[in-house]
Amino acid sequence: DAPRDQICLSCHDEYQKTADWLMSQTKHRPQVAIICGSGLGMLADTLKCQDSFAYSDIPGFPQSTVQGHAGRLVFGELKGKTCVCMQGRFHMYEGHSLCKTTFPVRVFKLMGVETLIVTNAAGSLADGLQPGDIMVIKDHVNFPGLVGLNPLCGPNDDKFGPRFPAMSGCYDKGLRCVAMEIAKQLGVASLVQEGVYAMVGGPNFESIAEARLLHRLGVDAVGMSTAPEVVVATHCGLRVFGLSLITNKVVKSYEDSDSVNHEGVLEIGRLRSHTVQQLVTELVSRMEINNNNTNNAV
Ligand SMILES: O=P(O)(O)O[C@@H]1C[C@H](O)[C@@H](CO)O1
Ligand code: HPA
Repeated sequence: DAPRDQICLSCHDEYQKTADWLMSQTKHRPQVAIICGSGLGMLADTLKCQDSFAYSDIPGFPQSTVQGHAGRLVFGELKGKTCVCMQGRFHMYEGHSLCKTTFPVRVFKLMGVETLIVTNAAGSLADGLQPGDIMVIKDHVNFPGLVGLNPLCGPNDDKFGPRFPAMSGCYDKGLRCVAMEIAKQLGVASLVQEGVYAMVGGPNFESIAEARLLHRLGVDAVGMSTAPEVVVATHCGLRVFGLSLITNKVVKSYEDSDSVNHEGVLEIGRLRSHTVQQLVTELVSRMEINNNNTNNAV
């Protein structure tokens, strides 16, 4: 059996209670949800007509404990779309159950969100990915999930999705194509490429042997989040787009004296915040919501 604390005991009513509370506090009814990764919380600053709430005030929400994760839920308008932005996400390594780590995704679904944009900071294993680059996530390897640490473990809530959801194509191809087109139009095509993201549990960074194993397995970038949120989002029928800001080269050689730290991760986030903001903003502006017919819409 999955460890008891991983089994999702938040029944439908808990999600609904949180969604109802939020909808009583703001007039915004979001169509797009954005999860901001380490150092990427500034994405929320682009929202207009903001309503924002500290996670500590939101019933059922866990608390963010990681530097670079502000712990605020921000509602607002972005290029004509109503969005909700998580300034700070939850990680398994903080001690949150996977149920709590992914709790906001189902709340967003109940509020009417149709598309989830998930961002993270990640280390590069691929030779062609440098710190400061942006990887559009083509697919993920959910290592914790492969050994049963999965937010869908436990009784399935059929109101959200099937017992055995398919994960092939969970990163929407249409959104990925438009993102690559936007990168060209913004003149940052040289910084942006598609790749495979792997989630490890953390909070330690990888050993050299682990880095070499991941590289051998064909993983392009490694992080400590994102996969659980995407599994739950796919389960309940949200369209998903994900990107990784590459913040460091993962050390793969015993001759290499480099080492990674969280401060360095946050620094790259500050350096690249504008580019990430531009890309996400333009992608949202081109999203087709509720069958509006607009050019280049996806
Ligand atoms: O929250 P994300 O996945 O963006 O942040 C990565 C993983 C760890 O939380 C942190 C380590 O520096 O960066
Ligand atoms: N490994 C795991 N998670 C990360 C890294 C890394 O190198 N960089 C940022 N988040």
